[in-house]
Amino acid sequence: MKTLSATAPAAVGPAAVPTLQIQDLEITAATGSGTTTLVEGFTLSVAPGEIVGLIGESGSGKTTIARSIIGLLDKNVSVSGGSIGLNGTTIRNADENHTHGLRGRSIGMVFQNATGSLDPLMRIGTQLLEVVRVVQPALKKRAADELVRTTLADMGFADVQRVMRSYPHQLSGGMNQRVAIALAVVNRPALIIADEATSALDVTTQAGVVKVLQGLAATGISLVFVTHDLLLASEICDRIAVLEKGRLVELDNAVDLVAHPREPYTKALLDAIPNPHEIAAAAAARV
Ligand SMILES: Nc1ncnc2c1ncn2[C@@H]1O[C@H](COP(=O)(O)OP(=O)(O)OP(=O)(O)O)[C@@H](O)[C@H]1O
Repeated sequence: MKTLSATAPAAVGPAAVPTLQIQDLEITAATGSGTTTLVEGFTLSVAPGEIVGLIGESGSGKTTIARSIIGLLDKNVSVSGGSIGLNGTTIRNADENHTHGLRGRSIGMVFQNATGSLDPLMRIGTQLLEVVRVVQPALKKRAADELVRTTLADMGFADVQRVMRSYPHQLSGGMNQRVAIALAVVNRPALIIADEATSALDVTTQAGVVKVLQGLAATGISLVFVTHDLLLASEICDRIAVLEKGRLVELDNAVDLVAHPREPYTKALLDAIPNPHEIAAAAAARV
């Protein structure tokens, strides 16, 4: 196995504090028959503005790691070892499994089913304003309104007014997904976790959402991009972490990982793609 890099890419500079620093993370679940280890010895850091993909087959622990960062683990699941740090401060370890109110403030999360995370009975504009009010209570109404409008425009909506007046059922799935991202980023968090955030979208809509996420990273927001889609990860991510049975088996920059996978497990993931030439071409196009 190659030496795993736990640090940010060289371009960021050695002095830069990583947005996210996961160190030797262990996550366990209490089950009827005892305790099961779901994640073991997982170490990863994400630099400001960096997009890191979490890849692995179903059940490899991607969602468990993503949820542990934001404190959304199931009741019977907990961080039992190691630590998670945000901007240089430990936010979670074996003694501390609470959220510290970071959700929506410092960390935003986007799930696969956006419509499920929206309130069906509330207009989009009201939902966004409410999220701003909770996190930034001192912000004046006019400034909050402006922040919501700017955020929706950043998500690629041309008619912001119409979107704000709409209820979720009046928008398409792709539009709701962009609204969900707007909800996650409206308070300008340091980190966004996107868990299969584009998986349910058609290719064209997916491309639009990916563009939005890349635009956010360009402003310095860090992104953990959870997906089973290695082709998509190779297009969007700076680095990719490959998980197998709760352990990190390979971590490399996206181009090298798909061009020269070192681990048999990564090779098998690549081999499972119908047209591996497509993935190599997509990765090469980013260089
Ligand atoms: N609450 C729980 N109790 C016990 N085991 C759990 C619990 N939640 C998840 N697991 C187990 O943890 C492992 C990792 O699951 P996880 O959902 O993180 O994988 P994943 O890589 O995100 O999979 P998928 O791509 O299918 O979403 C699986 O074996 C799963 O069965």
